[in-house]
Amino acid sequence: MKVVVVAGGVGGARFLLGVKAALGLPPIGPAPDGSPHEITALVNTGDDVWMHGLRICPDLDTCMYTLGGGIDTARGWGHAGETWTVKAELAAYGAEPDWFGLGDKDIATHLIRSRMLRAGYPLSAVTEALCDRWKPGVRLLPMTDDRVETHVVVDDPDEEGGRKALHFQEWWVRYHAELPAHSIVAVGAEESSPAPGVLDAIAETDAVLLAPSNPVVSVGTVLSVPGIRDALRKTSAGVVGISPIIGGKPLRGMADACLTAIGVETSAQAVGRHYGSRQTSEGLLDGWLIQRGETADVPGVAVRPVPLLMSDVDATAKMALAALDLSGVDVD
Ligand SMILES: O=c1nc2n(C[C@H](O)[C@H](O)[C@H](O)CO)c3cc(O)ccc3cc-2c(=O)[nH]1
Repeated sequence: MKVVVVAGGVGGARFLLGVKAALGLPPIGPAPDGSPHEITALVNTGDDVWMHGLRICPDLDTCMYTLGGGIDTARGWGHAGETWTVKAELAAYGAEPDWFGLGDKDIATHLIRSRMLRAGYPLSAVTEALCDRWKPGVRLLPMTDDRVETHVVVDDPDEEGGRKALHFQEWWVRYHAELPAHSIVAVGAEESSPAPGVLDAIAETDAVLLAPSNPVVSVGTVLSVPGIRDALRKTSAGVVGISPIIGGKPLRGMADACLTAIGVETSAQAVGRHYGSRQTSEGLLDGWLIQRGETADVPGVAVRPVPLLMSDVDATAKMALAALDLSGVDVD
């Protein structure tokens, strides 16, 4: 069976562990040879950033480390057993930014990636090369090989017009998304195109799952790449989303701050309506999983309440199975 998962970072990576388990694959590490299943993750790259001369791809790395067994599970990002010597040395030089956690082991990933990008390899080829080591057991595709970076417009009294745009990482990491966001812009998205393999994966898949990632800066950014939304609307596969909002708030991260920025209420119903029904002119969804015990009226979309806490891989696998079932595939 072929499954495409639209994913961001931490939530997306955790969900992918469950999708692998749901298909009988080991959650961590490569799929067994000859496995009949193929999972392709379309990963957000809007969080990507150049820092200290290194290209950092948080969501791709979080998926790669999580599925390859290298993630620090407490943080949800970066390496397990990380040290911060280089970060301290950079700070000793007063090198900005000093608010971003660059771990020593993680820097090796960024050095390889930056060297390959500078040698002219596209991000998709770089990701494939890095995955040769980590063997995540799914195909990790960047949404695009082009440069797309999410920026957040916030108040700044010192600026003319009283506002300025911050790179998403600064807003997220330095300011903990506490600065009210007037707008969130995926800079470069309009000029970008889907990375090689993205549109084919969507056309050939048996099911599409929108991971419980941030609907604005993760799933939303993937959908902002021209061609991806249309491909999802056209595919013969069922498209099912998993609500990242439970009990009116996000499980982790600051999806509420992002949803507020785009004028969407922080609720499973509002996010489902934001993605929209595939029966409308713009919408994507055939199905929408919400937390057991909740209700959501999303016209034109089959809503199914199931336990949505990704408390462990088994719980997440059950969510993935429910999503696959709702998409219309029968998982043997
Ligand atoms: O909250 C933080 N998140 C950090 N993240 C996570 C990242 O900012 C977010 O997880 C994603 O961008 C949001 O999905 C990192 C991710 C990387 O791949 C590499 C380094 C970092 C560093 C931090 C950090 O210092 N603080």
